[in-house]
This record gives sequence, C-alpha cells and structure tokens, in this order.
Amino acid sequence: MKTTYNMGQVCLNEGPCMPLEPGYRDMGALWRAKYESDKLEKDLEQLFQELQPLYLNLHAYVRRALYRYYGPEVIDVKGPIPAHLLGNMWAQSWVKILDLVLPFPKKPPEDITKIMRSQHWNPEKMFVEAEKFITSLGLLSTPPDFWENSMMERPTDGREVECHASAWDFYNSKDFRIKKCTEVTTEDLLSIFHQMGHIQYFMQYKNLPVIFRAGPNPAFEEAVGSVITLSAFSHKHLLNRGLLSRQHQDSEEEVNFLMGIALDKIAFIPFAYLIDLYRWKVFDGTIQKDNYNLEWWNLRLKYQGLCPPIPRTEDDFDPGAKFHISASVSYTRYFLSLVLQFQFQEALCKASGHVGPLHRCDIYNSKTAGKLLEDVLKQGASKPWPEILQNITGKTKMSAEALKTYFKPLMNWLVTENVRQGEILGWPDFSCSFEEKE
Ligand SMILES: O=C(CCC(O)(O)[C@H](Cc1ccccc1)NC(=O)c1ccccc1)N[C@@H](Cc1ccccc1)C(=O)O
Ligand SMILES: [Zn+2]
Repeated sequence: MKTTYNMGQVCLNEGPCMPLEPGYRDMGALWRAKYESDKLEKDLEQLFQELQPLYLNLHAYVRRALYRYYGPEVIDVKGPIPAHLLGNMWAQSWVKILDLVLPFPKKPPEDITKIMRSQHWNPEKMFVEAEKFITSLGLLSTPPDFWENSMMERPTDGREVECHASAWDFYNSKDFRIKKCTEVTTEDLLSIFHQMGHIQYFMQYKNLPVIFRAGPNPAFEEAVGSVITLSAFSHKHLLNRGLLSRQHQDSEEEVNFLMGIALDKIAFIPFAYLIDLYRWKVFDGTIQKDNYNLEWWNLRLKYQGLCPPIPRTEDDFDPGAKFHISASVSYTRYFLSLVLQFQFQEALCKASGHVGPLHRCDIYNSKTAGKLLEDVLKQGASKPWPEILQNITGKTKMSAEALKTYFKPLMNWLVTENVRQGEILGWPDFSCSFEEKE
C-alpha cells in the first residue's frame, strides 16, 4: 500500500505525469532547495575556488610552524597536517594554536579569556555585553522572558542536556530562548554574539506571517550574529570595552591580529564546504554505506589537507562526531555565511561612515548601520534572497571580494613569507601513511 501510495501519479492528456506527493529526489535536493538556485552547487564550487589561495597559503604557513615545533617525524612539509594538532576536535578552527603560529612572537596579543576572568565576567555578563552591542545599533533588546527562560549554563541538577549552542523561536512573537552551556572564554563570547544574532532575527520578523519567519535562506540567519562579531572583536572595540589595554597596533601586531581571525575564518572554509558535499553524496547514493568513513577522510584530505590522527577503518564512523551530522542540520549555511558576513560587514561599515581598512571597522553605536541591518531582518523570508542581499549591499550576487579585502594585509604577508620559505602550496605528498612517520 505504501509503495502504491508513494508511486501514485496523475497523468493528463499532455505533459508529464505528476506524483501525488511532489517528492524531492533525495534529502540533499530538499536541503539545496532552500537556496532557490538551480546553480547552487556551481556557485559554491566557484566561491570555494576563489578562496583556495587564502586557505593554501594559511595551510602551508601553519604546517611550517608545526614542523618547527613537532619535527620531521610528525610533519611532512609537502604533506597533509595531522588533524589532532590543530587545536579543535574537528580541525574546523585553528585559533587555539595561535601562540604556536604567531607571525611576530615578540608581540603576542593579550589573552581576552584571561582578562575576562580577571574582571570576574560570568555568563550573564557575556550575554549582557552582546545585548549592549546589538542595542547600540538601535536594534531590539530582548524581553524579560528571554532572561527567565533561556538556559545560559550547563544545569547542575544532573540533567543531561545537549550542550551544542542553539537559539529558539517559539513563534508566539514573545518567547525567544538560547540554550548554551556557557564557559567564560573568548570562544564562548563569540558564540553568544552568534546566538544573539539569531534572537535578533526572531524579534525583527516576529509580526510577519509564520511562513516568513526565517531568513531568506539559512545562510542569512547564520551571518547576522557572525557579522556583529567582526566588529565586536575588532581591536578598536575590545579596547573601547576595556578588554584590551594596549592603545594601538603596529603593523606587526596587526598581522598577528589578522592571523587570529584567519585561524577561525579561513581555516573553516574547506571544512564548511566539504560537510554537505559529503552528505549530498551519501543521500544520492554516490557514497555507499561500506565506504562512509573512507570517503569522509578522502574529502578531509582533498579539501582540508588533513590526515586522521591514527589509521581509520569502516568500524569507525567519524562524520558522526560532528554535531550537525548526528543532528541532521545542513552545513552549507555556514559556508555561505562566511562569504555573506564579510559582504554585510563591508556594507555596514560603509553605512557607519568607517574609513580605512575593513578589519579595523567597529560599527558599535552606529544607528545608520543598525537601520540597514534592521531593514534586512524585518523582511524575514518574505522576498527572494538576492533582492534582500541587494537591499544591504547593492548587489544581488554573493561575492568573496569583501572577505579577500578584509584579509589582504595578512595574505600579502603570508605569500611573502611562504615564498621566502620556498613552501609548496597544497599536499603533493598526499599519503597519510602512519608507518613512515613512526
Ligand atoms: O553550530 C554552530 C552554532 C549553532 C547554531 O546557532 O548555528 C545552531 C545550530 C543548530 C542547533 C540545533 C538545531 C538546529 C541548528 N542554529 C540555531 O540555533 C538556529 C538555526 C536556525 C535558525 C535559528 C537558530 N556553529 C557551527 C559553525 C560556526 C559558526 C560560527 C562560528 C564558528 C563555527 C559549528 O559550531 O560548527
Ligand atoms: Zn547559528
């Protein structure tokens, strides 16, 4: 009966027969449909190719630094990097090894986590700080219920909770919540800004028909909080908020600063790209069950230039160790958010009257920038995303130009440094053979 139901079709005198339930070919097709583009995969590939030079130069530079620290028996300067040396469970952000790869080690950046702790910050203060930034733009503040109903710390009553941070809209135009097991760290302050971006979107579109209470595509939802962190973590803003004490940055300190941001944002590019490349192939059957783990590490090698820490077999299922894969949350949204957040930042900085390098921009207190952002958020999913993108940036196309502009000073330094070291970009020694290195 189910098969009969699922295969049911209506055939008229002309035109193709129509299925009763206009089913998508597979889950990948359903996920991609949210971007309303018949050339999404081509556009993603093109953006990835455009960003490759940034990643390859960062990868080569970090590999050299790890070689200096761990030696030739661990690191092959023409090969992939062992994933467990990059300071993150998924090697998706390398910011934890900034001290190891700092371009100018004599000018280490101040440790914001240490400063937060010395100033006795607690999770609530971190949420208040994010709220202050957002309301300084003339955007909405959260209702009392938000502070009542959110879970801002891991419960101490023994309840086992899902600690991966998330923001929730209860679609009653007044109940909005964040669930996060907050620790007093820089990483968690960044994450709180990201979550508060989701909450601001919920509040801005709360009077729209429910069907429109979303971003025009999932990447817009992810970009809002992230664009705010670009200003909130600028040297200018951290100084203004008393989280840094050194007045200015000389050009070497500026390269160190940009390296810190690059270890988060540029390292993330191939990771964010490959997650759904992998899953689309699983959904459409290109990747079969008995190769799930092998194909995962093939993509991790091909796109991120990483090796697993130890040999892997099909008894392991490493993709499942990433929240979004076990929770079936699509990931293309984060790859596109990476491009969008810099396009948004460029537009908001221009609106705020910022002059000078993009990485020095802080839109804090700019009501003009806030208005530009508000006009986007208020529209929710009520218009096709190219139209909404045009409202804020003047263009209807996603472009990696703004991201490249932001990192230009670092790229100049990296290319010079890699040429000086005679680095090979990429990993022509592509084997992850473990015996050789022992
Ligand atoms: O997963 C997140 C943050 C969580 C979230 O805010 O994106 C969350 C993910 C989630 C959790 C449970 C169910 C569905 C999605 N998304 C939201 O809370 C959310 C999503 C859509 C609308 C409103 C809120 N970030 C990604 C990527 C990322 C983003 C930013 C910085 C670093 C890394 C990661 O950690 O790998
Ligand atoms: Zn998010």
